[in-house]
Amino acid sequence: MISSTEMAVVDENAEALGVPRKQLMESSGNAVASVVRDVADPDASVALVCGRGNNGGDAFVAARFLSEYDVTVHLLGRAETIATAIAGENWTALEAAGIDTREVRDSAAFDLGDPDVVVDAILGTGVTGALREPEATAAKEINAAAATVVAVDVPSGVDADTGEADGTAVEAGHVVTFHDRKPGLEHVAADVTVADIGIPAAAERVVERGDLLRLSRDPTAHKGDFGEVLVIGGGPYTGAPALSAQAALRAGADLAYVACPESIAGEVQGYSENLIVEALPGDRLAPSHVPRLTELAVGMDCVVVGPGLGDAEGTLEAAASFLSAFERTAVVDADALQVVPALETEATLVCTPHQGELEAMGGETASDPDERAQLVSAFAAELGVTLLVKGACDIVSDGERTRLNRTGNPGMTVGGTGDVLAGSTGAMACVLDPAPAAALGAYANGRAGDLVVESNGYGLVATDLLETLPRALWPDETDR
Ligand SMILES: NC(=O)C1=CN([C@@H]2O[C@H](COP(=O)(O)OP(=O)(O)OC[C@H]3O[C@@H](n4cnc5c(N)ncnc54)[C@H](O)[C@@H]3O)[C@@H](O)[C@H]2O)[C@H](O)CC1
Ligand SMILES: [K+]
Repeated sequence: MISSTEMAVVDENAEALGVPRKQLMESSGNAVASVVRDVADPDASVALVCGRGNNGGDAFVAARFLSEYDVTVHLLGRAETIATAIAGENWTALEAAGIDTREVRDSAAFDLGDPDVVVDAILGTGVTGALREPEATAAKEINAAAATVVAVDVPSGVDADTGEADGTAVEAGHVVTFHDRKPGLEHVAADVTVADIGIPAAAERVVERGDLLRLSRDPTAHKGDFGEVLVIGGGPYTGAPALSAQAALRAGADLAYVACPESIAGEVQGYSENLIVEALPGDRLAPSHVPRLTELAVGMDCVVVGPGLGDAEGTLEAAASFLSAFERTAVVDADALQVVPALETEATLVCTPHQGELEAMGGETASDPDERAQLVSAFAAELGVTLLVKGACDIVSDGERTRLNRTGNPGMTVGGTGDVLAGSTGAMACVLDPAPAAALGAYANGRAGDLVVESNGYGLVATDLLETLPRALWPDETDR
């Protein structure tokens, strides 16, 4: 089962992996034609009723595959208004091939005739709200006809996620859907065929730019809607918590706080006026700080625990004690990872170890990448956390789904890049579930590093990543 958001992610990831959408459309159209052949007599007439989006485009392709039938293609609207280039190209190919095409300029001009089979390609996953005209009239005529109806992807007017129809919807006997079942089809009384359209398995397994579609930014948003992140870190180190908190801001969080020992608070603040610094008495995190940390954490969407904390006994005790009483999402990094295996907590944890830290936590590793991914998945399930295991290929798993991230480069072995990753993952966790947050945190960090190396060559430092994180997460056309 796949939601429309997830489908859009997978579709864009396939494109990023070298399988363009037009190629998928060719497979979709072929699959539709094959179901039409299953239901149509050899001398049948087939009417394809097409909208101006890619759902219609699938049917333009299908028409090319159905030359043995008496085929008519009805386009709802003028050809100039076809919404996508790939659908437009497939329309032009139909006209060039001399196939019977008709443009329906208004609903009164729609004449379905009396076909044996209707292909409903008015709208697919792009539908919003009730069918407008001429789509609504076309749907009513399809429902009134005696024909066998084959719907492309979903019956037009039906929401692919919910199965609800906001007004008229096509009643189909057969549905050809693509790649995976859509939840809305559970509520539709039709035979459903799921067609493999050649989306590579890697489009689901590998984190790619399609995953960025998860980060829509509502134009009516208010301050705080994109999250407040608290970084608990520092003591022996000053840069790490500052890098994490700045990364959270660069990855879209609205406010970033750093709770750190007072001995370094001035330095942390000095790195950036964008941070809100809370000084804790002394020079190391200690159990006496836990009540104040718990108080600070109340208003936060995510807490990042670990950057630059060190592993003094009292520090680890404080980290464990804070996390055991915490009930929301925390990213755990660096020395704080050690406390996770013995921890009992209601919190949702995203842990970001490298190989060495993973092994120190009790996790196993292997040289074969698939085996390594399986071990990470099993360990995530055992701990009940989301693991982001850093490496040349990052592995992200919540024990149910495992993703691989391939962005990043050898320049990123420099100090501080892990602190940036923890912070950007914290920002992602404010707006996304833990597993996609970790996946996108890893993707963005590596992509930021790749952008730096592309323009400057090696010799990157962690602060360079802060500057390129926004471009990694919200690329413009030139970054693709
Ligand atoms: N990987 C894949 O999933 C593939 C899917 N394919 C097919 O593409 C459609 C989705 O295409 P898209 O262009 O995004 O949307 P639609 O064709 O469904 O419609 C967009 C079109 O419709 C207009 N519109 C929206 N709501 C209404 C309404 N209520 N009334 C009238 N018109 C409406 C909107 O303005 C747009 O212009 C998917 O279902 C598959 O069939 C591809 O084959 C590639 C692989
Ligand atoms: K449809």
